[in-house]
Amino acid sequence: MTKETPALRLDRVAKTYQSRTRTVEAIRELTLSVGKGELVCVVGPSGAGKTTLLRCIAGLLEVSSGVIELDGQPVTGPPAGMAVVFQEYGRSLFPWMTVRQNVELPLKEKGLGKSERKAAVDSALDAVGLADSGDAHPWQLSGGMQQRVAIARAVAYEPSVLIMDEPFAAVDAQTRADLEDLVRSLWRRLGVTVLFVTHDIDESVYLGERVLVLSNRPTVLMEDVLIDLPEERNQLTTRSDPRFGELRGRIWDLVQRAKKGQRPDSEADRVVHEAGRAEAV
Ligand SMILES: Nc1ncnc2c1ncn2[C@@H]1O[C@H](COP(=O)(O)OP(=O)(O)OP(=O)(O)O)[C@@H](O)[C@H]1O
Repeated sequence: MTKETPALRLDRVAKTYQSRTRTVEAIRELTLSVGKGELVCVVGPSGAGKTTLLRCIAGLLEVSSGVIELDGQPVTGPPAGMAVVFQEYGRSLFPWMTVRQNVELPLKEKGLGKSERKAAVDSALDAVGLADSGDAHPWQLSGGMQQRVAIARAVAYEPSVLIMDEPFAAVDAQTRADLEDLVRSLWRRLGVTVLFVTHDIDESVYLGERVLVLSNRPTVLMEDVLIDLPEERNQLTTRSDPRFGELRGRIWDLVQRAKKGQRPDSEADRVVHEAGRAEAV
């Protein structure tokens, strides 16, 4: 793959939920791309369509129009090279299986042999600091540890793209900070492409190289903000960097405006342009 081929590309993706009684236009038109090995965060007002977007990208939901490509291939169902970590770790781990068995399961489905699976599970558990908890069951672990199991399971799979949907929303602040640093260190070590949805603006600035701000529903891209902070991040020094404060202020302002229903200028330009074209026809 050339460097120019994005890991993930969305071209004019739209999604409308349609039932007999209700039509909900969740995503109006999203065009964006995520480069190979990038860590991109997504923020936006509640109900904007973030989970809908991730479910479309993960091939769990069909788009109404537009195209989603992973490594240049159209996504038509759950793609082989993708792993997803959701917020509800309690529901995503099997309670009757040990930690090791949970992490190993997708590797069996991937067809890896026994020794390869063991090596991958050992290495993933070690990477998330759970080398000693392999024989425990998920319900014997704290919330933060369970979420680390979910991350280990995703990492062991060696995905080309890792999708995370508010993965730390249900853990305490201290654990959350540790998990953020874990994601950054795994991302840097493994070179995986990460798309990370969060409600937390500070978290998006701390983690991301770019932050995509979504508009209110029906969702379009409000702005793509470059996070020009040093690659080496630290919970204390990065968060007290004046540039961190500026970026957080910028994104905060965009989200507030999105909440009030403001749309990007480019959308207004397009609507006028298309109306003009329709009149001319
Ligand atoms: N299965 C569904 N059928 C109909 N409408 C749906 C369905 N799932 C989601 N929606 C609607 O689509 C819109 C976007 O929902 P979505 O869950 O994607 O937003 P979100 O940005 O992830 O929200 P939050 O930040 O609160 O988690 C909402 O108006 C929601 O009610």
